[in-house]
Amino acid sequence: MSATPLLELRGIDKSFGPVQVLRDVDFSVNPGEVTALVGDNGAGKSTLVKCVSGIYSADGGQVLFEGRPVQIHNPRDAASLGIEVVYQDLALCDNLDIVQNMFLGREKRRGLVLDEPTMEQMAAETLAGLSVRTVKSLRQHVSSLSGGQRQTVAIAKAVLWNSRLVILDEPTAALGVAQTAQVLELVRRLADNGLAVVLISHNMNDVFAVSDQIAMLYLGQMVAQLRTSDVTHAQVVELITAGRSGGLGLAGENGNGKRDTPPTETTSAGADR
Ligand SMILES: Nc1ncnc2c1ncn2[C@@H]1O[C@H](COP(=O)(O)OP(=O)(O)OP(=O)(O)O)[C@@H](O)[C@H]1O
Repeated sequence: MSATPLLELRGIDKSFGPVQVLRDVDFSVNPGEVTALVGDNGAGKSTLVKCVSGIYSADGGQVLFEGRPVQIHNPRDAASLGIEVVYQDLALCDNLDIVQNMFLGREKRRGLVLDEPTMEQMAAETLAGLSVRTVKSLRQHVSSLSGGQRQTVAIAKAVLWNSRLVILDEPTAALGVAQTAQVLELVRRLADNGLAVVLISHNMNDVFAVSDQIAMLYLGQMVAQLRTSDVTHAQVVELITAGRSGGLGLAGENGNGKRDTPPTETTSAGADR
């Protein structure tokens, strides 16, 4: 594991008018790891991700990428750093095939015509690199794919563009048991291939199955970021619903000395799993 996080947020604030939605948020993501971002409805997960992906500008705080301060003012800034977000609604076009979807807006051309063989080969290589073997033909319309396959294509699309950080927003929310397992395997594989992965999820089973770290937001504050192996399911639920661990004696608790209301119990990465 690299010592420098790929992405590090320090003291991020974000308000909408008089409503402060993110307050002094620290968050870090390592390459080769899955970092789950959890929190109750309205905790600020989407807003945080939108600050990282350039849809919103943070009002205050610092963003570091590979240890260097960067400015992310718009989605193009995020994309040029290799940050890709895969949204729950997938943003795939039903009437286009897999290759067309994966290259939508970034088509390869040879002269004036589309370079279909190159695109098809790149799509095939990307899917093979992720050990995806469930799609029969790359020329299948996306409308004919299952939910899990659609999610797979959406993730592969993000990977195709030399992404370094892939943020997955509830990737299993609409899936059954078998497809969830498939997608979680893929999520793990992304990290094993060296990417930094952020997994937003309400499903604690998914979070514990696949994450290396868990970052917990409560009412716009990061109450803790802990190694998954250092925390229990019940502790995470308590932290995201009450904003504290109730003195449960979390390993690595309260690492950065920030205390706030609700209490902040943030730590950087502890021991490896
Ligand atoms: N554009 C906006 N204008 C005003 N308030 C907003 C805006 N976007 C989000 N909020 C508020 O910010 C808070 C955090 O919302 P956000 O969508 O980031 O939470 P979340 O953790 O992603 O929730 P969920 O799990 O329900 O998607 C909520 O109270 C929400 O109403």
